Amino acid sequence: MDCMIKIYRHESVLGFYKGMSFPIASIGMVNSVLFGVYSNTLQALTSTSHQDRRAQLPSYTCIFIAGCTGGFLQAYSLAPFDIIKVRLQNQTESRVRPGSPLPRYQGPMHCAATILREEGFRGLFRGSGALMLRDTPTLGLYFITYEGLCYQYTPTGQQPSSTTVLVAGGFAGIASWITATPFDVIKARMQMGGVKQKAYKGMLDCIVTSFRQEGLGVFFRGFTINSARAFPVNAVTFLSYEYLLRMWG
Ligand SMILES: C[N+](C)(C)CCCC[C@H](N)C(=O)O
Repeated sequence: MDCMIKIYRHESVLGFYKGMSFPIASIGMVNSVLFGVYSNTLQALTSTSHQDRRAQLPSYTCIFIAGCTGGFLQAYSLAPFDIIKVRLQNQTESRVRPGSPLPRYQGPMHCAATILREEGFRGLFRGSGALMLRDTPTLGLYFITYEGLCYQYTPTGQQPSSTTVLVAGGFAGIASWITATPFDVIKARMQMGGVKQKAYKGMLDCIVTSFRQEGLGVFFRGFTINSARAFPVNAVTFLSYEYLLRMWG
């Protein structure tokens, strides 16, 4: 609440939408990598189509491997867009008034160009190791939760109802965000390395420094807001996925 009030006072309602244009433009592509790789890997592992898998749930190991593969590849397609979002969101100066100095990054394209100029191409992938660790196992868990709940609450052989898909998708989102939060904190700190504070020597240095300075609680920053956001976002994501597969599958 304190964070919300301060953002509103300092940056007005626009502060809540900071850094959103790139994520909105890229989310379709990033999700199609995740869901496309997941579905195709599962198909390759089990030789069954999406429809067949409704009658007989593949093993949780296969679902986990397919989810992790999707998560791994998603992390690398997300990395350059995500670092721009994080850099812009961390730029907390009030909106520019005449005479005040320009912010370091003046928008997403300017931010991308500045990172490329100052930190090189690899700069766009700063923190991508932590992003990969955040997304690989937790997206395995994401699909296990989703498929498991759908299977549990759907009569054999039938398609899950929209309500089942919404609830299973929502819980899948919560399960994966709860487990992803510690690495989400590290990822964001690595991505900000060199901008506001000294750059970390590596992921381990970031984990140890953060723990020493702020204690164990640091790894759960943003936990409540991440989980609250996860339910509606992932309920709608899975409903769209199921509908699109039924229409075109
Ligand atoms: C793995 N981790 C929990 C980090 C992300 C899960 C991605 C699901 C969805 N795009 C979302 O933004 O909630």
